[in-house]
Amino acid sequence: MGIRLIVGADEAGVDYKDQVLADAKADPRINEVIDIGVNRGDAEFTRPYPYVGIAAGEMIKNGQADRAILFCGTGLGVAIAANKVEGIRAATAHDSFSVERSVLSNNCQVLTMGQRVIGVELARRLAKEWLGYSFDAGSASAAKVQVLTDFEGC
Ligand SMILES: O=C[C@H](O)[C@H](O)COP(=O)(O)O
Repeated sequence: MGIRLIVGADEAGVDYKDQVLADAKADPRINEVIDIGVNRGDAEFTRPYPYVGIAAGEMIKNGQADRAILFCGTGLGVAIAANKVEGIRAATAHDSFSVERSVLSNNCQVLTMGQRVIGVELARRLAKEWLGYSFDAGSASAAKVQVLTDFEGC
């Protein structure tokens, strides 16, 4: 089964979100793309980043999606917000190695990036790379991730 992917952003990340949305729609690895906004022209275009990160995290927690790629100015705010949701592991990553390790070491369901930090072509490439990684539950990293799960009790 393909990935059910959320894309989201605040107004500071909306251009990159829309580009990754277009890329995801053309990506055969993606089964469903869910755009949680913001979108230009929406009444809620200026919705603060915490709402975006929390909404994405809750949708993953509730089983409505598998993974999310989120943008804000830095990527930091949407990551902090998503990480407030129990069971969610969100990471801000702007380089290829961190993108890889966010999945293979940390089993992150959420990648965040900053539109004010990196160029759009790098963001697109990193999104594409990130979607290609899957966590290995039999790896040595699994016990470390389990510590987080145990702490949260979920
Ligand atoms: O982490 C926060 C984001 O970068 C956001 O897009 C901008 O937030 P600010 O307007 O508070 O700097």
